Amino acid sequence: MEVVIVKDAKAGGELIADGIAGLLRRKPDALLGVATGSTPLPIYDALTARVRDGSVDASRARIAQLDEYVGLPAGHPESYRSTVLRQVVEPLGLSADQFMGPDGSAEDVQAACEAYDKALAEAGGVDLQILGIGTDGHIGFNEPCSSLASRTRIKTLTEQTRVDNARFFDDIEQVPHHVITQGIGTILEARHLVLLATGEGKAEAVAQTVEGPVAALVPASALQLHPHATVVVDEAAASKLKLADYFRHTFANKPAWQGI
Ligand SMILES: N[C@@H]1[C@@H](O)[C@H](O)[C@@H](COP(=O)(O)O)O[C@@H]1O
Repeated sequence: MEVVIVKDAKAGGELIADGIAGLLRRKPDALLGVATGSTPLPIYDALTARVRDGSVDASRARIAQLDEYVGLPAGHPESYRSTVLRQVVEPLGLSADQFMGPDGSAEDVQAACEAYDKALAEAGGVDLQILGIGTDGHIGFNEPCSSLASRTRIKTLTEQTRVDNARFFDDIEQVPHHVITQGIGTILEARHLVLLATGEGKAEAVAQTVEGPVAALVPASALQLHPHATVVVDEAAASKLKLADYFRHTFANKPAWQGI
């Protein structure tokens, strides 16, 4: 696992956009897995700016959703489908047929989950998966004690996650209790995992993810099992890392051609 400590969220967004730009040069039709939440927005802003100034060609890129609320009416502005269309697909100038996600309004949720895992595999698998992290260490919507081998499935949100996400809704009662999320096993199949965490509120979860044991209690710690995982953190989110100086030294001395 590579840990990169950056000055702030904007620098994190630029660094990860560099990584995506490199991927798209090597593989123009790469499948990019995207997360929602506030944290990845600087990545999408940086990437969009490069597409608009012509330095990155994302016209053949494909976008895959990480998770979804269950039961929101189709087209609800806070469904993750709507959010990803608004924050990623449209700004990058892509069409809806370059985008895939699980169906959160399916009558048979289990079948929708299995269909999404199958669709991801048939699309050739995710090349680069962007991840955020919950305050409790969740990735996607894999709450603590999710199986490290889990596949895409329905989960029940913790009260803490509903409270954290209530800011996107008029009131907490509107935050669904159930979600569909790529499983941890599904996420680990992506070729490159890139987790961005910013702010003091993520410092404890980051420390446990990077320096704690691999444990279902901290779902993001599963990144330790992946051969190519990059954790990008700002100074505040890095504040509880014991090996912060080592991580700084390693990245400062990394040959630039290696990228993330
Ligand atoms: N399902 C999403 C996660 O993918 C995201 O990482 C998390 C943190 O969001 P934020 O980046 O806003 O803190 O929120 C939700 O739970």
